[in-house]
Amino acid sequence: MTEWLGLLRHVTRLTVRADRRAATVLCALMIGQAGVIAAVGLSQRWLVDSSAAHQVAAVVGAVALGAAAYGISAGAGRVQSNLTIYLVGRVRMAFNGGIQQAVSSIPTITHVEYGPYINRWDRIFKNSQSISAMPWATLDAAAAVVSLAVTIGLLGWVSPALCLLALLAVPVFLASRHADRLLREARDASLEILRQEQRLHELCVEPEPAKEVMLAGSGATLSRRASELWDAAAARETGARLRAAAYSTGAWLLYAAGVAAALVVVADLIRSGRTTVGAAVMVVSLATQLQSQLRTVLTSLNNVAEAGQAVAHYSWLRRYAAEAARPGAPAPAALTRGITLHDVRFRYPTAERDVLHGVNLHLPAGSTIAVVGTNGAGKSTLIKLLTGVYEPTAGHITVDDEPLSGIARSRWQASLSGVFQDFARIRLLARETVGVGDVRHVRDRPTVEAAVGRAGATDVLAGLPQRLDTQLGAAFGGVEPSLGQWQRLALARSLMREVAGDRPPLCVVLDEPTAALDPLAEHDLFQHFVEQVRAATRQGAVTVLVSHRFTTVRMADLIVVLEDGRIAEFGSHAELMAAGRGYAELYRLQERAYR
Ligand SMILES: Nc1ncnc2c1ncn2[C@@H]1O[C@H](COP(=O)(O)OP(=O)(O)OP(=O)(O)O)[C@@H](O)[C@H]1O
Repeated sequence: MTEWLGLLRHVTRLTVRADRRAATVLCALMIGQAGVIAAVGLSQRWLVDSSAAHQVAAVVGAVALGAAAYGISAGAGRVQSNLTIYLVGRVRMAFNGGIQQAVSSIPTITHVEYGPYINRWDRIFKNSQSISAMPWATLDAAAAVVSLAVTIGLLGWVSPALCLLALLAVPVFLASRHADRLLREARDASLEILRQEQRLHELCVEPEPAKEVMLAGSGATLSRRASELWDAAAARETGARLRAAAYSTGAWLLYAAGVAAALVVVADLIRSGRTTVGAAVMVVSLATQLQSQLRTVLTSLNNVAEAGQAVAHYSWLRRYAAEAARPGAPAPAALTRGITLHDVRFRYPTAERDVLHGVNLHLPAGSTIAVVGTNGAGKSTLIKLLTGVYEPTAGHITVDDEPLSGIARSRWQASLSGVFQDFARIRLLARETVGVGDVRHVRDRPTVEAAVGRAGATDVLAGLPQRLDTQLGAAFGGVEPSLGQWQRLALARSLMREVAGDRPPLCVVLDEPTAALDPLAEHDLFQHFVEQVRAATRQGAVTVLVSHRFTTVRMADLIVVLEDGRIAEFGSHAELMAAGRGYAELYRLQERAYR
């Protein structure tokens, strides 16, 4: 309940901020609902009774009251629904923006890699419409409850026995709640299936996977699997809908029987002269209204419940973001000793075995360290731990003898730069593709050009028709660079912070930054790149390079050979060659291959 109130407060604040005047008018219209309904019922009773008594003035009064109530109800209803659509739309944009920001500012990656985490924040986005409508659904439910009470009061005025009609609202309410729960559970259970379905669909239509799918001739199979998943989700939802409809129908039939009994009671009252025909007309009108009021209450409560379903996920996201942000000390201004891994073990959240097994490693300040090893040895995982997107499951990492866990994640990450194996192809203007490496300088052409130059990507830029202003990405009507060209642009992006003259990075991570380049280009580029980060190196920065190309690796000061999550060899190129073990063997093998 506290969490629900917290979310309601947040959304109400967003609503008032979106348009205070519109929100006030909408509030007034909703509160006025109860009065209008009572006025309609009363005007009908007054009209029938006064016309039976031939009281012309009273008839005119009743007609005026009824017409005014109907007019206000119809006009206000239209304004109310338009205002609700307008306000909910604006609040939804602001709310989604906030969630997007929360998700993307979390400095770890578990929440975007694993299904159970993705389901949670995905659920918030899916429910954002009902969350944004929360204040109105709550107010609507409250107003409908008040008008329900007014209606029941008027029925009791005719005969207390008629109040029993209200009791029949209980089975209707319970059946509706059960029906909603059935539907929600069916939708929740299909979330993962629908994500898989969407992914299969994307495999067939997105340019990168579509090529492979086409060559393999697997498009039809994938589409069929996607359809099967869709059918399974749809069948689950249809089943839930049918069961829900059965519950609702049963409850409404019971209610209809109650209304029939009420009419019998009123007929008996008229026969015995204990009430007027006008009262009977009012009862018929109120009994019909009661039904629509009940529906309104149920719909509003359902909307509130739907929003409430995301409350736990919303609170989780806030807690998770706060924990992941890990407040702490600032990163050191420069490194003097270096970065050390002490008996570091790591296991991915859903894995059954460790990926790193007790790694002890010292990366001296100002050095360049190459990490080599077979596929799956744990090289990229090591990089993820150094960048703080994951934490060791056991052991720890120190930065100049201070535990990395004591440094605020965002501050540590602000002092890193680098390129990852699965670098992003950011399909924006070329200037932005590179410039987002340091958003404060994204419009600063000389800085972007300097970063491009330092990454050896000047020729890539020269080949673009509008140079920095060229739109990248064929899907957006722009130029589609080759994989190697994308990679050079990613390298340029990683150099933005340094070129912009901000504090040089403490650690530069290059996880196979040049895998898409030919061996000679990689060799030249890496040499060039290491020279470019010299300023940082002089400040003690550690450069960690993952590569399978031994001609590049040999340029590093130190080389780590990882084997199945353990350090198999460690030393300079000369030392490892002299040792004559696996590294030396592989180096000679590659050397012969390129000769
Ligand atoms: N997100 C993840 N969740 C679970 N397991 C993972 C995840 N990422 C990697 N792994 C597993 O961890 C192991 C090490 O992966 P890692 O990416 O570190 O290897 P690598 O040495 O960089 O390999 P490569 O040379 O192929 O890039 C592999 O067995 C891989 O299956």
